Amino acid sequence: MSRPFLKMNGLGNDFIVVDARDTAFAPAPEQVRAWGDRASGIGFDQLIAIEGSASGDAFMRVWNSDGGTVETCGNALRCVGWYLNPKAAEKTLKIDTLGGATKAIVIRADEKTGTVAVDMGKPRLDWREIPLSEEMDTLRLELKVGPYDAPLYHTPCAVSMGNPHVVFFVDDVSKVDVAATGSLIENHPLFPEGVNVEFAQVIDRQTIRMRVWERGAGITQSCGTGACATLVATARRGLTDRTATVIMDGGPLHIAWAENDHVIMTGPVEVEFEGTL
Ligand SMILES: N[C@@H](CCC[C@H](N)C(=O)O)C(=O)O
Repeated sequence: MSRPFLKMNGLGNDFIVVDARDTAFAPAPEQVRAWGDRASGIGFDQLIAIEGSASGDAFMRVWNSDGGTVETCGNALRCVGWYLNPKAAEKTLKIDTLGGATKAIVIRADEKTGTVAVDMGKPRLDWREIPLSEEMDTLRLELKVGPYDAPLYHTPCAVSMGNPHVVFFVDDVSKVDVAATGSLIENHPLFPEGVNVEFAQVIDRQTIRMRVWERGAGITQSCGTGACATLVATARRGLTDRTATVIMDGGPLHIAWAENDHVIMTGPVEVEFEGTL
């Protein structure tokens, strides 16, 4: 059966979005990998299915381009919020994910590129919630990369935004070999479910430059949950305020860690084209 899809992106992190509210959609991992291949398939970072939900407006299912199903995706939540509510100027939707329920507020800015704010819920900071394979202080993980006596990257912060993140603090993010280091850390035994890897350079108390290696997808132009995890990590370490702009290769996201402990992510959505799988 052919399935219509919408190609969308949030700051260059791109998705195929399938509306599965009426007809079930359950592709095999090898099929997802074939579609996701940028050389021979359609090409995307994540495949997204919008399903019905008894407890919210919709359920969002996420596959990485390697075919694995994962808990959530921040940039895709903005896209799904936009898709479900493209006309209204401002409306709150509840979108369930495997990573926990989130609320998306859609604020329409223009026909093609608009802004969506998403309440991403509370960050999880206990080592069991990341999860880590052994007890450790998530504010300063005992983890080093590089030569034993002069590690290039060390003592990162771990944060779960429904999915696992590890944030390294660096002086100059342009000098980081994101692919080499990210792929090494993604499968480190400290992270039994793998991990998304962020490299963060604090510019000032309201501005962070960040690059990301995503679990199951590699280098992406931006990562919504990664931007949230980065802000939480820099604020916990006292390096930034609780509100900051996180500038990624694909552009900036505005992140606020509110007093009620919820993280609010605000940024654009772009609709690229329609197609059929
Ligand atoms: N691009 C996403 C995150 C997608 C899932 C991630 N690769 C994982 O495996 O957890 C985002 O915008 O948050």
